[in-house]
Parts: sequence; C-alpha cells; structure tokens
Amino acid sequence: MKRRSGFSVMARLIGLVKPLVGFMVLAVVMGLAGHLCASFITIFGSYAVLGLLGFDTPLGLKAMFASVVLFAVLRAVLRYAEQSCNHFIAFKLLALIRDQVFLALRKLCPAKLEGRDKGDLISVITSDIELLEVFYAHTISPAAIAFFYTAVMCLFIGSFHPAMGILALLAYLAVGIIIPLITSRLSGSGRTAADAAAEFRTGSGDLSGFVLDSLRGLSETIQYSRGRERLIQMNDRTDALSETEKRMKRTAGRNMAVTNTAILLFDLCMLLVSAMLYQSGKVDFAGVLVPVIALFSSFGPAVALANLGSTLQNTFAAGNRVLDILDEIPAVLEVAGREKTAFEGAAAKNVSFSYGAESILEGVSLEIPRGQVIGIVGKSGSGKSTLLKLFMRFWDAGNGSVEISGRDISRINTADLRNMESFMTQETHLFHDSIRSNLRIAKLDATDAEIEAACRKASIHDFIMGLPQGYDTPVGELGDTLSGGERQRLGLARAFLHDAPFLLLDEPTSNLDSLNEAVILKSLREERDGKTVLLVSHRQSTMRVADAVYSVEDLSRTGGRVS
Ligand SMILES: Nc1ncnc2c1ncn2[C@@H]1O[C@H](COP(=O)(O)OP(=O)(O)OP(=O)(O)O)[C@@H](O)[C@H]1O
Repeated sequence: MKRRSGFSVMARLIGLVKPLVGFMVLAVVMGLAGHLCASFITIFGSYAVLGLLGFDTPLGLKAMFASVVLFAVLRAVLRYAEQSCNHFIAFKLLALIRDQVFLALRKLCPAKLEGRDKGDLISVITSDIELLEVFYAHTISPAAIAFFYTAVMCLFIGSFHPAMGILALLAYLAVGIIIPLITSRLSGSGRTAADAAAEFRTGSGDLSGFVLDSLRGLSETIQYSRGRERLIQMNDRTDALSETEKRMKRTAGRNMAVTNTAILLFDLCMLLVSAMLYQSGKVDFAGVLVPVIALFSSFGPAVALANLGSTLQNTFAAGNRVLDILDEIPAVLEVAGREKTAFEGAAAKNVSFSYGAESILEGVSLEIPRGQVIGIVGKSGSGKSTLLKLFMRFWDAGNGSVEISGRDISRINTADLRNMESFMTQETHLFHDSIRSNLRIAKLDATDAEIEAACRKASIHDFIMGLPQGYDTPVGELGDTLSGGERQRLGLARAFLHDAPFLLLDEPTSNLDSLNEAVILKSLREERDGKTVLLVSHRQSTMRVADAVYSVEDLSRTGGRVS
C-alpha cells in the first residue's frame, strides 16, 4: 500500500467530489447559522437575566424573549436542513466514488485483479468506501463550521475586552486542535493513532479475505478435518482485530477526558480574567456574565473537531486504500476511436510473454486463417490459456505482435475486439440469477428463441427444460447447485449466443461425457461456416474437429504442427 500524508489524502478526496461543492457550502452555512442560533439562545438568555436584575441591556426584555424563541425555532429548522443536506451529499458522494472505483476496477480487469485478494477488494468496495461518507458528511463541514464559528465567537467575546477574545481563541485552539494533535501522537505502544487505524483497516480486509477463502474451501476443510485449525486461526485474527480496536477506543476515551478537563479549566480562567477586569473597572457586570456563559456554551464545534481526530485517522486509512485502487495503472489500456475492424483471421507473430519474471511464451508464431478450427495442445502449465488471453488482449504481449485482420490488437477498438471474440474460460462463473439472465449476459437483446438455439447447440436445452422453472430457474448461491459439466455447457451456450466470428474455447469438453461431447462437436462442425475457432483441449476426441493442431511448446521452433 502506498503511504500518503493525511493532507494529500484529504486533498485527493475533496477533489473526487467537485460536483457537489455547492451543496457542501450550503451545509456549512446552515450549520454555522444553526450553531450561532444555539449560542445566542444562551447569550440572549443571560441578557434577559441581566434585564430582570435591572441592568442596561441592548434590547428590551420582550424583544429579548422573542429573539430567544426565534433562535430556538431557527436552530431546529437549520439543524434539520443541515442534516438533510449532509445526508444528500453523503449518498450522492458514495454513488460518485463507487462509480469511480468500479470504473477503475473495470480498467484493471482482468490482468491486475487476477492476483489480488478478493476479500480485501470486497472490503474496499464496501466498508472502506462507506467510511468515506464519514469524511464528507461528518468531517469537512464540522471542520469548516468550527473555523467560522470560532472566529465569530472570538470577535463577540473580544468585543467586551480583547483579552477575553484572545483567551477564547486559545481555548478553542487548545480543545479543537492542540490537545487532539498531542494525544493522537501518544498511543500505548509508542505507535501513532494513524498506525493503529491503518492496522485496523488492513486487518479487517484480511479477515474478510480469510472468511471468503474459508467459505470457498469448505469441502476441503471438512474432507481433511481442518475445521478446528481454521476456527482457531479465525478466532486469532478476530482477537487481534478487536485488540487493535480496543486500543483505538481506549485512546479515544482518554482524549475525551483530557478535552473535558481542558474545557472546565478554560471556563475557570475566563471567570478569573473577567472578574479581574471587572474589579479594575475595565468591564461591567454584563462583561463578566455574558462572555463566561458564551464560552461555556460554545465548545460544541471545537469538540466535534477534536472528536474527528480518532475517526479521521480511520477515514484516511480507508481513503488510502480506495486511492490505491484509483491510482493503480491498468496492465492494458482501453482503445477507442480507431477505425472499425472486421474479423478476417488472426495471427501471433514471434510473441513472447511473461508474468513478471516467469517467462511463459517465447517467440510463438501461429496463423489462424478465417473459417478454420485450430487446436492447441501442450503440457499442463505450458501457456495454452495464456495464449488465448493474449488474443483476448487481457494482457499485452511483451514482444512480437498479436494480430487480428492483419492489425496489431493494441490498435483495435476494445469494443470491436469484444464483439469479434467469444471466450469460454475453464471456469464458467454463474451469477446469482435465473438461467435465462445468466445466458443473456452474452447478448443483452437475445430473444428467447436465440437463447434456446444456443442451448441446443451446447447440449444443455433438455437439461434446462427438465428443471422445475425451466429457463427461469434460479442458479444457486455461487452456482454450486449445478454440476461441472452443466456449468461448462452453459458457458458454451453463452459463447454460441454471443455469436462472434472468432471463438476461443479453453477446454470446452473437459467435464463432459462422450455423448454430450459428440453433440457439442457436431454443433462446432455445423457452426464452422461463418466462424473461426481457437480450441484448447487435452482430449484427443475433441481435437478431431480441428483442421490443424499445434503444440504450444513447439510453436516457436518447428512451427509446432502436430496434425
Ligand atoms: N496471472 C498470472 N500470474 C502469474 N502466473 C500465472 C498467471 N496465470 C497463469 N500463470 C502461470 O503461467 C503458466 C501458464 O499458465 P496457463 O494457464 O496459460 O497454462 P495452460 O497451458 O493453460 O495449463 P492447463 O493445461 O493446466 O490449463 C502456469 O505456470 C501458471 O501458473
């Protein structure tokens, strides 16, 4: 994780939400006015007491009581309006940030997400982004309100005597900034509160990842009787996390105690200073009563600012993780605005590729003429799937060029490429939705007849019709109510439905019995007129459909033709 300063995280987070600046200003103005109304209720109340005691007051008694009532009503209305405005901002902002994060993920996908811990990613998308709401709705505006409110109150208290104004300023600064800064730097084990907050966010991401991993590996855990160990590990992680949280809470509690003590001491100071000024005739009795009451009742925004300290560290840690995703550079950049390309065949020319330092393909050349079925064989791990991914441009080739219709695919519009290619991977993911919707993602405007035709080609139509709700049957959670072969055939149906000229099939028949394999091979033969197929398979029976078969290990040396 990249470490950024609190200031730069804050600046970036504010930058993310420029479109809502107007609403933010409105929330601050209403919040400021609301707080001032609240303070002036007590201040006018104290003037009213002075009036009752026979002292001179700026307004008549009736006007003062009426003002108190007016301020009370205004306070309520302004508070309501400020809160509504903040909620509106918060939810709009969440939508805005989620949009940006999903956009970033879409660009990073799939190359940069392959190695990433999915649980950690889920934690960023859900809890980290949600925590940013705290930053926008409950951090920026309280800080701005505290700033303006403090300025107004210092001027008001200072209007009785400058010394009292300066004392008030010191009090607000101490409570709102100095004390939280000092206490946030001191935590039990010598680490800063920021460290604890970052540790907490990372720990909770790790825990989500661990839980997800445990759920996915449930059958292995049961089979090898590792339930107890797994549970102990989970408990250890949870305990470590709650220990960090406890430490953070303890720090927050201690800070609160220090802040409250400081408020009482500053009030006492104000009382002493005003009494001394009164004795030396510098202020009248109102100059004692009103500033003391005004200071006493005006720490709200400064305390709110102080309280931000503990949540702010947490928010910055979350912000850092969100920014990490936004700043990640995609392995492959999207292409748009280029001349449209129609499929005329594909080729790899002297292509080399490595995942980091691990070299997978070296000097690979392969011609895939239009209308042909080309088979690729090779040892497990030799790079067959990788070669298909290069044709999909999930990764860019290190050296050499991957071409479609004679043009390097890094110069073909990404949208054209997706329309030209149907890729069936070894793992067919099924969404938690009906079978029909799961198929329709391959062609959003597909008619029911088209879906049915694709399913017949993939030899899965009869199975679907046998289900209680046919095509409307919901696929179970994680799709594990379907067998591997059924999932595979649904994957194939998607590939057929997508109806692209270039089909890339990675082990399309590995989980099928020979009967289903035969139906699918027949479909492939029938389809072949308008289609070009790149087929990876370990099964000789499947490879019989190919016009030419190459071994991926030999593609660089001998041309690699096997049959
Ligand atoms: N995203 C990745 N990052 C790093 N290494 C990877 C990645 N994907 C695959 N590999 C590695 O690259 C090598 C080739 O993988 P690939 O999936 O292309 O092989 P394959 O020939 O299709 O294997 P199989 O027949 O078992 O499916 C393997 O050693 C694999 O571990």
